[in-house]
Amino acid sequence: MNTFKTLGISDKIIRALNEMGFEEPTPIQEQAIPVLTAGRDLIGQAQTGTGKTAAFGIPLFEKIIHGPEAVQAVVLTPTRELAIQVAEELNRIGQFTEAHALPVYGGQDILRQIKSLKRRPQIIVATPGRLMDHMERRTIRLGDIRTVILDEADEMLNMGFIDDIEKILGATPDERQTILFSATMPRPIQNLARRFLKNPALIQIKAKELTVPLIEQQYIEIQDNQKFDVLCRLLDMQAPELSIVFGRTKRRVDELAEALKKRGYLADGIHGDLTQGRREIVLRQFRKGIIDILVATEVAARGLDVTGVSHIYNFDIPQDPDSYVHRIGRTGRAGQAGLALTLVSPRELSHLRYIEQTTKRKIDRIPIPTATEAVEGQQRLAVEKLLHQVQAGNLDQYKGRAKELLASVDSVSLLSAALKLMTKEPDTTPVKLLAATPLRVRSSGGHQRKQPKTGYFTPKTKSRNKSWK
Ligand SMILES: Nc1ncnc2c1ncn2[C@@H]1O[C@H](COP(=O)(O)OP(=O)(O)OP(=O)(O)O)[C@@H](O)[C@H]1O
Ligand SMILES: [Mg+2]
Repeated sequence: MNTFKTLGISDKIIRALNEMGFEEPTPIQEQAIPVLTAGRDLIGQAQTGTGKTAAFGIPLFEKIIHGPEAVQAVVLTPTRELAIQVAEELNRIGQFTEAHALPVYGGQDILRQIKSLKRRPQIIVATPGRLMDHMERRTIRLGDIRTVILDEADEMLNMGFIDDIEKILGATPDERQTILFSATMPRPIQNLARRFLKNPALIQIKAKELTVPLIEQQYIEIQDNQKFDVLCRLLDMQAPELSIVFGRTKRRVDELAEALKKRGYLADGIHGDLTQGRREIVLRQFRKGIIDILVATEVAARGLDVTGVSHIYNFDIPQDPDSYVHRIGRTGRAGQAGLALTLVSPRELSHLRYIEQTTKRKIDRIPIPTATEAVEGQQRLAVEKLLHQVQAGNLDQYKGRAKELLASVDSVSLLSAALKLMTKEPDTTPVKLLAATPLRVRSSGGHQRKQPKTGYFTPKTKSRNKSWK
């Protein structure tokens, strides 16, 4: 088994990786790093949350020359939040080197970006549209680019960025190294690769399933108008550390976030119609746990890495299997466990089956939780908290008062009252959600086909490193 050292990583970077808590390379890192340091083009596919960012990020810093202070590498990402996150991860990896990465994305003051560009970042992490703006203004020149990385390339194609990507690649030198990374590899990516990559290595760390085994997957069959009450029950019973609730449309996300807030949950919504400032505030609050439920459209499905996300709720079933894989991949990251639960209306059941077939993983049906079960779940949590506190001790300050109380009230009533106070009783504040817009399957999705053609590469390379989950 390789270590970062045997992969030839320099000490400055190993020191940073140690600080980040990376002890050994993940399988995709182990296989991609040697190929990338050798300068080859690469198509890399590995399950969600398995460290693809560092797989391209580590070799990037190894290759940066500190001579001409020009932009030497560009990473393209489909969303602004991902640009920010990837730049942060790169800057952690490169913290002891001379090089740094700058995120450049739409919705942020362009003059401020131009000012940051004066600090001469060697790596730019950008959304395609904003990078094009800078190219037109000549505030970013791509003439010295040696490496281009397309993270989540298929999503950039879905979003209609193909022309921008072509122009960006066209503005970079032909000798550049081009790298493509995603958890899923639908067919249009193969076409893109054929056109822009030179004799690429294909590395796929693919287990039998597209999704990470550590993510438990369940669904509940339910009518649309019952979904919200059931979501609240699930949240009460399961008490996720952090959770993401995915809705189909922006309007749906707004309504859901409002409805959850009305019932006393610490929730907020994120989608593409909010101002960039607002999007960043919401995400920051979620990362800090100031809110613990993030209600989101597809904008949060790709690449987002937030520690502590224990539950994913698909309030609406995703459009296609890829979207499902990426959405639920926001949990179960870096070896952590997670639960993904999808609410499915009877009409959408065939679509769920199609997702199962494509991801090669059964999604378990669970019954609709009853209101009584929700209350029981809550009580169980209160008891757990109480017992935990008993174990933790440090109760001397309270014992005198407890004895006084026990002299006048019987112990069962007393404890019941304490539990009642600690239990979040179901909140039935009436809320109104408009009916869901019906599921529209992309024409290329093909879920009507009997034998779905998935368009995925067949796996050639199996994970060699079983110790990294
Ligand atoms: N070698 C490692 N050891 C421990 N943790 C790691 C290692 N490499 C990456 N991580 C951590 O694992 C998490 C997931 O990594 P990353 O975001 O790169 O996943 P990904 O494969 O790009 O997932 P996605 O397909 O969802 O974009 C991050 O928090 C990252 O810091
Ligand atoms: Mg990623």
